[in-house]
Amino acid sequence: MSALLNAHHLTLELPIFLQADRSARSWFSTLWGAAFDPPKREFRTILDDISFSAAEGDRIGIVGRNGAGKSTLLRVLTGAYQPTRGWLDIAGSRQALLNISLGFNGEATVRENVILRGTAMGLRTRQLRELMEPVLEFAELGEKANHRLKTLSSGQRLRLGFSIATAVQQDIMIMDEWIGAGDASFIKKARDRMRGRVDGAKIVILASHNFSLLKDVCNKGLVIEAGRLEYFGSIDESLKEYERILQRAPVASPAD
Ligand SMILES: Nc1ncnc2c1ncn2[C@@H]1O[C@H](COP(=O)(O)OP(=O)(O)OP(=O)(O)O)[C@@H](O)[C@H]1O
Repeated sequence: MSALLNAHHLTLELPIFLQADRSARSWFSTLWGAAFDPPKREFRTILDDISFSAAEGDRIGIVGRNGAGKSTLLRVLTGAYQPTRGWLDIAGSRQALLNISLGFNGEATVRENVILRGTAMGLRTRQLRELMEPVLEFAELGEKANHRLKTLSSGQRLRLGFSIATAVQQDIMIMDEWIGAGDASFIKKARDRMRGRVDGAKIVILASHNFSLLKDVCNKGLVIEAGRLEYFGSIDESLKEYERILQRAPVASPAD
Protein backbone atom coordinates (compact mmCIF):
# COMPACT_ATOMS: atom_id res chain seq x y z
CA MET A 1 0.00 0.00 0.00
CA SER A 2 1.32 3.43 -0.85
CA ALA A 3 1.66 6.05 1.89
CA LEU A 4 0.44 9.63 1.92
CA LEU A 5 -0.05 12.40 4.40
CA ASN A 6 -2.16 15.38 3.38
CA ALA A 7 -2.78 18.24 5.79
CA HIS A 8 -5.79 20.44 5.03
CA HIS A 9 -6.11 23.84 6.73
CA LEU A 10 -4.78 22.58 10.07
CA THR A 11 -5.60 25.06 12.79
CA LEU A 12 -5.00 24.53 16.48
CA GLU A 13 -6.19 26.70 19.31
CA LEU A 14 -4.98 25.94 22.83
CA PRO A 15 -5.90 27.41 26.18
CA ILE A 16 -3.29 29.66 27.78
CA PHE A 17 -3.51 30.36 31.49
CA LEU A 18 -2.43 33.91 32.27
CA GLN A 19 -1.61 34.85 35.82
CA ALA A 20 -1.94 38.54 36.67
CA ASP A 21 1.37 39.98 37.78
CA ARG A 22 1.62 39.62 41.55
CA SER A 23 4.69 41.45 42.65
CA ALA A 24 5.20 40.13 46.15
CA ARG A 25 4.74 43.29 48.19
CA SER A 26 3.96 41.25 51.26
CA TRP A 27 3.31 37.66 52.18
CA PHE A 28 -0.35 38.63 52.69
CA SER A 29 -0.80 39.99 49.16
CA THR A 30 0.91 36.86 47.75
CA LEU A 31 -1.46 34.60 49.69
CA TRP A 32 -4.46 36.74 48.82
CA GLY A 33 -3.58 36.66 45.13
CA ALA A 34 -3.01 32.88 45.14
CA ALA A 35 -6.37 32.30 46.86
CA PHE A 36 -8.61 34.83 45.08
CA ASP A 37 -6.93 35.70 41.80
CA PRO A 38 -6.86 32.49 39.71
CA PRO A 39 -5.18 32.53 36.28
CA LYS A 40 -7.35 33.72 33.39
CA ARG A 41 -7.93 31.31 30.54
CA GLU A 42 -7.62 32.56 26.98
CA PHE A 43 -7.42 30.67 23.73
CA ARG A 44 -4.51 31.30 21.36
CA THR A 45 -4.06 30.12 17.80
CA ILE A 46 -0.87 28.07 17.78
CA LEU A 47 -1.24 26.76 14.22
CA ASP A 48 -3.10 28.77 11.62
CA ASP A 49 -4.47 27.20 8.43
CA ILE A 50 -1.55 24.92 7.50
CA SER A 51 -1.96 22.84 4.34
CA PHE A 52 0.60 20.66 2.58
CA SER A 53 0.86 17.20 1.07
CA ALA A 54 3.46 14.49 1.40
CA ALA A 55 3.65 11.55 -0.98
CA GLU A 56 5.82 8.49 -1.05
CA GLY A 57 9.52 9.39 -1.22
CA ASP A 58 9.02 12.77 0.43
CA ARG A 59 11.37 13.67 3.27
CA ILE A 60 10.09 16.96 4.64
CA GLY A 61 12.19 19.15 6.92
CA ILE A 62 10.21 21.54 9.13
CA VAL A 63 12.05 24.73 10.03
CA GLY A 64 11.17 27.89 11.92
CA ARG A 65 12.25 30.00 14.86
CA ASN A 66 11.88 28.88 18.48
CA GLY A 67 8.19 28.87 19.30
CA ALA A 68 7.10 28.99 15.63
CA GLY A 69 4.95 25.87 16.06
CA LYS A 70 7.10 23.02 14.69
CA SER A 71 6.67 20.57 17.58
CA THR A 72 2.99 21.42 17.85
CA LEU A 73 2.51 20.68 14.15
CA LEU A 74 4.30 17.34 14.61
CA ARG A 75 1.95 16.52 17.49
CA VAL A 76 -1.04 17.21 15.26
CA LEU A 77 0.48 15.03 12.53
CA THR A 78 1.00 12.14 14.97
CA GLY A 79 -2.56 12.46 16.26
CA ALA A 80 -1.54 13.53 19.78
CA TYR A 81 -3.49 16.80 19.27
CA GLN A 82 -6.80 17.00 17.42
CA PRO A 83 -6.82 20.10 15.21
CA THR A 84 -9.48 22.65 16.14
CA ARG A 85 -10.17 23.08 12.43
CA GLY A 86 -8.88 21.31 9.35
CA TRP A 87 -8.17 17.62 8.85
CA LEU A 88 -5.55 15.06 7.91
CA ASP A 89 -5.71 12.38 5.20
CA ILE A 90 -3.28 9.63 6.07
CA ALA A 91 -2.52 6.32 4.42
CA GLY A 92 0.10 4.08 6.01
CA SER A 93 1.31 3.40 9.53
CA ARG A 94 2.75 6.29 11.54
CA GLN A 95 5.72 6.24 13.90
CA ALA A 96 6.21 9.20 16.21
CA LEU A 97 9.75 9.64 17.50
CA LEU A 98 9.04 12.72 19.59
CA ASN A 99 9.83 11.78 23.16
CA ILE A 100 11.37 8.36 23.45
CA SER A 101 11.16 8.25 27.26
CA LEU A 102 7.48 9.16 27.40
CA GLY A 103 5.16 6.66 29.04
CA PHE A 104 7.73 4.73 31.06
CA ASN A 105 6.72 3.51 34.50
CA GLY A 106 9.54 3.50 37.04
CA GLU A 107 7.84 0.94 39.26
CA ALA A 108 7.38 -1.60 36.44
CA THR A 109 10.21 -3.85 35.27
CA VAL A 110 12.17 -3.28 32.10
CA ARG A 111 10.27 -6.12 30.41
CA GLU A 112 6.90 -4.73 31.53
CA ASN A 113 7.88 -1.32 30.21
CA VAL A 114 8.58 -2.81 26.79
CA ILE A 115 5.02 -4.16 26.86
CA LEU A 116 3.58 -0.81 28.05
CA ARG A 117 5.36 1.23 25.41
CA GLY A 118 4.82 -1.34 22.68
CA THR A 119 1.09 -1.41 23.43
CA ALA A 120 0.96 2.40 23.33
CA MET A 121 2.66 2.20 19.91
CA GLY A 122 -0.18 -0.06 18.72
CA LEU A 123 1.80 -3.32 18.62
CA ARG A 124 -0.14 -6.55 19.02
CA THR A 125 0.58 -9.16 21.69
CA ARG A 126 2.19 -11.57 19.25
CA GLN A 127 4.38 -8.85 17.76
CA LEU A 128 5.41 -7.80 21.25
CA ARG A 129 6.33 -11.36 22.18
CA GLU A 130 8.53 -11.61 19.07
CA LEU A 131 10.11 -8.22 19.65
CA MET A 132 10.85 -8.56 23.37
CA GLU A 133 14.26 -10.26 23.11
CA PRO A 134 15.52 -8.18 20.13
CA VAL A 135 14.49 -4.96 21.94
CA LEU A 136 16.29 -5.99 25.14
CA GLU A 137 19.30 -7.18 23.18
CA PHE A 138 19.59 -3.98 21.15
CA ALA A 139 19.35 -1.91 24.34
CA GLU A 140 21.96 -4.24 25.91
CA LEU A 141 19.65 -4.70 28.88
CA GLY A 142 18.94 -8.45 28.71
CA GLU A 143 20.42 -8.98 32.18
CA LYS A 144 18.25 -6.21 33.63
CA ALA A 145 15.00 -7.42 32.07
CA ASN A 146 13.41 -8.12 35.45
CA HIS A 147 14.82 -5.09 37.28
CA ARG A 148 12.55 -2.18 38.06
CA LEU A 149 12.98 0.64 35.54
CA LYS A 150 13.73 3.20 38.24
CA THR A 151 16.93 1.32 39.12
CA LEU A 152 18.34 1.93 35.60
CA SER A 153 20.69 4.80 34.82
CA SER A 154 19.33 7.63 32.67
CA GLY A 155 21.49 6.45 29.74
CA GLN A 156 20.13 2.91 30.07
CA ARG A 157 16.57 4.27 30.07
CA LEU A 158 17.29 6.26 26.91
CA ARG A 159 18.73 3.14 25.25
CA LEU A 160 15.58 1.23 26.14
CA GLY A 161 13.34 4.05 24.84
CA PHE A 162 15.30 4.23 21.60
CA SER A 163 15.28 0.47 21.15
CA ILE A 164 11.49 0.22 21.54
CA ALA A 165 10.68 3.34 19.52
CA THR A 166 12.71 2.12 16.56
CA ALA A 167 11.94 -1.60 16.86
CA VAL A 168 9.43 -1.60 14.01
CA GLN A 169 9.67 -0.07 10.56
CA GLN A 170 6.66 2.16 9.89
CA ASP A 171 5.56 3.85 6.66
CA ILE A 172 5.56 7.43 7.99
CA MET A 173 8.23 8.62 10.44
CA ILE A 174 7.58 11.84 12.35
CA MET A 175 10.54 13.15 14.31
CA ASP A 176 11.51 16.13 16.42
CA GLU A 177 15.27 16.23 15.87
CA TRP A 178 17.34 13.21 15.06
CA ILE A 179 17.25 11.00 18.07
CA GLY A 180 20.39 9.40 19.37
CA ALA A 181 21.01 7.87 22.74
CA GLY A 182 23.61 6.34 24.96
CA ASP A 183 27.39 6.27 25.13
CA ALA A 184 29.82 6.39 22.20
CA SER A 185 29.46 2.73 21.19
CA PHE A 186 25.66 2.84 21.43
CA ILE A 187 25.45 6.11 19.51
CA LYS A 188 27.08 4.45 16.48
CA LYS A 189 24.59 1.58 16.64
CA ALA A 190 21.68 4.01 17.16
CA ARG A 191 22.78 6.15 14.20
CA ASP A 192 22.90 3.09 11.92
CA ARG A 193 19.44 2.01 13.01
CA MET A 194 18.01 5.53 12.55
CA ARG A 195 19.48 5.72 9.08
CA GLY A 196 17.96 2.32 8.26
CA ARG A 197 14.53 3.38 9.54
CA VAL A 198 14.64 6.68 7.65
CA ASP A 199 15.71 4.90 4.44
CA GLY A 200 13.00 2.29 4.93
CA ALA A 201 10.20 4.79 5.62
CA LYS A 202 7.97 5.91 2.75
CA ILE A 203 7.52 9.41 4.19
CA VAL A 204 9.73 11.21 6.74
CA ILE A 205 8.85 14.44 8.54
CA LEU A 206 11.69 15.91 10.57
CA ALA A 207 11.71 19.17 12.53
CA SER A 208 15.22 20.43 13.15
CA HIS A 209 17.44 23.48 13.46
CA ASN A 210 20.39 21.54 12.01
CA PHE A 211 20.86 22.66 8.39
CA SER A 212 23.38 19.98 7.42
CA LEU A 213 21.15 17.21 8.81
CA LEU A 214 18.15 18.67 6.97
CA LYS A 215 20.08 18.87 3.70
CA ASP A 216 21.35 15.33 4.20
CA VAL A 217 17.97 13.74 5.00
CA CYS A 218 15.29 15.90 3.36
CA ASN A 219 14.26 16.69 -0.22
CA LYS A 220 11.48 19.11 0.75
CA GLY A 221 11.07 21.81 3.36
CA LEU A 222 8.24 23.52 5.16
CA VAL A 223 8.86 26.88 6.79
CA ILE A 224 6.68 28.01 9.68
CA GLU A 225 6.62 31.52 11.10
CA ALA A 226 4.36 32.38 14.04
CA GLY A 227 2.12 29.37 13.47
CA ARG A 228 1.62 30.06 9.76
CA LEU A 229 3.00 28.28 6.72
CA GLU A 230 5.44 30.65 4.99
CA TYR A 231 6.88 28.33 2.39
CA PHE A 232 6.62 24.74 1.17
CA GLY A 233 8.99 23.55 -1.54
CA SER A 234 12.49 22.16 -2.07
CA ILE A 235 14.70 21.87 0.99
CA ASP A 236 17.29 24.26 -0.48
CA GLU A 237 14.73 26.99 -1.16
CA SER A 238 13.11 26.39 2.24
CA LEU A 239 16.39 26.91 4.06
CA LYS A 240 17.02 30.10 2.05
CA GLU A 241 13.52 31.31 2.91
CA TYR A 242 14.11 30.51 6.58
CA GLU A 243 17.38 32.47 6.50
CA ARG A 244 15.49 35.43 5.01
CA ILE A 245 12.94 35.16 7.83
CA LEU A 246 15.71 35.16 10.42
CA GLN A 247 16.86 38.56 9.07
CA ARG A 248 13.42 40.01 9.81
CA ALA A 249 12.23 41.11 13.23
CA PRO A 250 10.24 38.29 14.83
CA VAL A 251 6.51 38.43 14.15
CA ALA A 252 4.55 38.15 17.39
CA SER A 253 3.64 34.52 17.72
CA PRO A 254 -0.11 33.95 18.03
CA ALA A 255 0.71 32.15 21.29
CA ASP A 256 2.42 35.18 22.87
N1 LIG B 1 0.28 22.92 25.51
C1 LIG B 1 0.44 24.19 25.18
N2 LIG B 1 -0.37 25.14 25.70
C2 LIG B 1 -0.23 26.42 25.34
N3 LIG B 1 0.71 26.91 24.50
C3 LIG B 1 1.55 26.01 23.96
C4 LIG B 1 1.47 24.62 24.27
N4 LIG B 1 2.44 23.97 23.58
C5 LIG B 1 3.10 24.93 22.89
N5 LIG B 1 2.57 26.14 23.12
C6 LIG B 1 3.01 27.42 22.51
O1 LIG B 1 2.92 27.26 21.11
C7 LIG B 1 4.01 27.92 20.46
C8 LIG B 1 4.71 26.93 19.55
O2 LIG B 1 5.41 25.98 20.36
P1 LIG B 1 6.24 24.79 19.70
O3 LIG B 1 6.79 23.95 20.81
O4 LIG B 1 5.41 24.12 18.68
O5 LIG B 1 7.42 25.61 18.99
P2 LIG B 1 8.69 25.07 18.17
O6 LIG B 1 8.63 25.70 16.82
O7 LIG B 1 8.73 23.59 18.21
O8 LIG B 1 9.87 25.72 19.00
P3 LIG B 1 11.39 25.20 19.30
O9 LIG B 1 12.19 25.44 18.07
O10 LIG B 1 11.80 26.12 20.40
O11 LIG B 1 11.30 23.77 19.74
C9 LIG B 1 4.89 28.50 21.57
O12 LIG B 1 4.59 29.88 21.71
C10 LIG B 1 4.47 27.73 22.81
O13 LIG B 1 4.60 28.53 23.97
